[in-house]
Amino acid sequence: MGYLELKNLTVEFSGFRAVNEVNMTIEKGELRTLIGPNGAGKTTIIDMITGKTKPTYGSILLDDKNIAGKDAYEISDKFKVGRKFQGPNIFDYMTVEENVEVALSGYSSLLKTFTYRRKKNIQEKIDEILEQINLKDEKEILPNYLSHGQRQWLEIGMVLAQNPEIITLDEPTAGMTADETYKTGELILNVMKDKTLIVVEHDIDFVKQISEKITVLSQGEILAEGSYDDITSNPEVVRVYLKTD
Ligand SMILES: Nc1ncnc2c1ncn2[C@@H]1O[C@H](COP(=O)(O)OP(=O)(O)OP(=O)(O)O)[C@@H](O)[C@H]1O
Repeated sequence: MGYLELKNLTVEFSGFRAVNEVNMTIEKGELRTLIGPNGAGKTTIIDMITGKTKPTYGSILLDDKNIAGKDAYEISDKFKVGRKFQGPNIFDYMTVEENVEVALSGYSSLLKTFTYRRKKNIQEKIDEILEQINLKDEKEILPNYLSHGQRQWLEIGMVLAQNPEIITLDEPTAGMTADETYKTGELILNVMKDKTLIVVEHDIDFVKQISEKITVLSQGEILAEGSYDDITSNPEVVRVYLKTD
């Protein structure tokens, strides 16, 4: 039995099956990468794990408890599944440091950030996260002054601050330079090594850098599963996804 098990996971949108009877087992502490062509169902699987989309049928067992169909708040709060969205979640009128602080103390305590002096242990935790995401020198500036890549790292820091057990990252390197992409890979490998990670990506060099086990999806179904070498030497995967002509 795995830590996170998808069993016959299926969702239909107005009769169209975006995800069709997907079975997947992810172990605790594993880093699983999902790849595949546009529209393969990768984001929709993340949406179901995180509660944004309710499956039509099938189950999502987390430590043997079925979380399929539960709402997003409960999945994040009680089951400790964190998500970095494709869109931005940063508060632009607060400094880098304050953004991490809000994520740390919970969004309901937004006000306290400005009305109380920071407790020492909170400051230590903020500094630890800023160090992990390479933004220590930028802590007092507003996020607008960060590069695109740095903003993505801040978002990763905000997910880390919530201390989830499982982290889902949907195209974490989208729009990044090659250097930022590589640094993001290092960050994921170093900082998140104790977490269970599900990463959706298109950048194949990045996939090579971070991947342990890869699941290839196509048209809502699993096409192949294996190491980077297994996947890149699989003729069907090459035909459906990797071939560039
Ligand atoms: N809420 C929705 N309503 C209707 N169709 C949807 C909805 N969400 C996703 N789809 C469809 O489901 C299919 C799978 O989409 P999904 O975003 O999961 O693909 P993906 O593999 O993540 O693709 P990409 O790599 O382009 O992000 C697509 O055909 C998409 O149009």
